[in-house]
Amino acid sequence: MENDTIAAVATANGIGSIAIIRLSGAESFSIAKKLSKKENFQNRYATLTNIYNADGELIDESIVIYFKGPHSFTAEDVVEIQCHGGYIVAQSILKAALDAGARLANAGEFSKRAFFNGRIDLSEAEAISQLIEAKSEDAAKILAAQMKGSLKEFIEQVRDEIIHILAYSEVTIDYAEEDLPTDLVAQIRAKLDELYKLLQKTLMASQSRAGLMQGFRVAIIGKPNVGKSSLLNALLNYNRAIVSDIAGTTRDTIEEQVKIGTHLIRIVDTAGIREADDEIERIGIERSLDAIKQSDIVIALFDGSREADDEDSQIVELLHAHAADKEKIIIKNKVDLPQKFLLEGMDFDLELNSKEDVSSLVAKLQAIMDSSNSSDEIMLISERQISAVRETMRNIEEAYEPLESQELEIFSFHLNEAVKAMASITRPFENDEMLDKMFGSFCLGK
Ligand SMILES: Nc1nc2c(c(=O)[nH]1)N(C=O)[C@@H](CNc1ccc(C(=O)N[C@@H](CCC(=O)O)C(=O)O)cc1)CN2
Ligand SMILES: Nc1nc2c(ncn2[C@@H]2O[C@H](COP(=O)(O)OP(=O)(O)OP(=O)(O)O)[C@@H](O)[C@H]2O)c(=O)[nH]1
Ligand SMILES: [K+]
Ligand SMILES: [Mg+2]
Repeated sequence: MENDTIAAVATANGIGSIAIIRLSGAESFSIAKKLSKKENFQNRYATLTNIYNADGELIDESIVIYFKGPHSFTAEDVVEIQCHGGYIVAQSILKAALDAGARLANAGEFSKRAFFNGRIDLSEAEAISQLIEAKSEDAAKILAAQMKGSLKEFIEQVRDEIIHILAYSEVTIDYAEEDLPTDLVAQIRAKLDELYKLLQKTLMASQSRAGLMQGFRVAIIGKPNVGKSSLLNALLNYNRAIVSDIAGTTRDTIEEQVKIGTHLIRIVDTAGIREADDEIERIGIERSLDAIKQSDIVIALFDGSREADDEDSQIVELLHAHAADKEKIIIKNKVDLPQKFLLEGMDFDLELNSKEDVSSLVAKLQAIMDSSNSSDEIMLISERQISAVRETMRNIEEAYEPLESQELEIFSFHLNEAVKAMASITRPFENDEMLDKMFGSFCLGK
């Protein structure tokens, strides 16, 4: 049933001072009264009250807030029970709510109801879901704006523009047998060009900011013993990886999360890359190549205290082959030792002693990550949104030819499809399966 009353714990599971149980649906109010043995709750007031289980035993002293629909998060009757945190209390209250007739909510079901009741559109729902998982302050800012409708406004603007162009041409289909005047065709073409460029710019800005939104991935690569694990430890500020003077110490990739500036990033330390002696090392090296492919930023380390050899040249080749489209930071390490490294045509971005001070690298990483943000642009934040914009662009492309050849019905067909594709970002027509999948990826209680 779609209109039953749903319940979930909305806060993270674990020790914390306060937890919230959320109820939405027609029975919320009566369930709240039953759990508290109270006669009434004033709409949108915080009320301190005891909460009891089905046997009438005290569970907790809580704060209850009743939001009478439609003025609530879901636009239905909503009740929040703010109780003591930890593993037990919130679960006991949830169980009491289920005993009193609520059903356990599915992931994302509160947001889904807010969407179906028209309180938020799909672009706003996606923004809320991603805001919870934001990996940087910049990402959070963009998502907060989108939660308040920035993408919705952009879509309406594009949609209005296409409809305007359609109106231009359709006037002529209706009451003219003759062709569109050539100056009008030129005007429409110019408008299409402008629109197409705007969408392309948005698409490109979104792609270049993927790291910003998903959290940057940084891979540290180099031949054995250049100091990759030492560098990881220095960036993390603790001895996560084993460091030794034995080449081949790191046999598998090691992945850790660390905050640099306002960014939460994943750093991957890899097995040194060289001709492998054994099977395990060979697998480790394959993983290193994968780590490069999956990263946004590649840190390539070279040992300044040793003469350059074929293995160093191989690393350089590998950077060309597999990291051409990535941000790269090329580092000469061990500069505290007498220097012997020389490789023709090799330029270093930084010189380091990875056991001492890595602040210059931290600053460089931060600069790269900050530069991927240009905050005032519109951003597409999901594959769904990106493919809708691609579909819009494809239809605009296909409208050019019929415009030139004066096949105006085909021209309007494509522009109508473009409007539909654009509108699907905020309000898809059908496709329940897609909606189930999307809301199902949200947090429980969201
Ligand atoms: N306790 C609590 N904190 C929360 C939420 C919540 O649901 N409960 N939120 C949940 O994600 C966020 C806030 N978002 C919300 C958005 C709209 C409404 C709401 O009741 N809207 C009504 C009334 C509007 C008004 O009073 O101006 C409406 O739009 O009609 C509630 C929360 C973050 N903090
Ligand atoms: N003097 C000096 N020694 C360093 C520096 N960085 C690392 N080392 C030493 O170099 C050796 C190798 O360091 P690791 O961090 O294990 O090197 P790695 O690149 O992870 O090596 P593999 O995991 O074997 O590929 C260790 O003895 C480190 O103490 C540095 O900047 N200066
Ligand atoms: K080593
Ligand atoms: Mg290592």
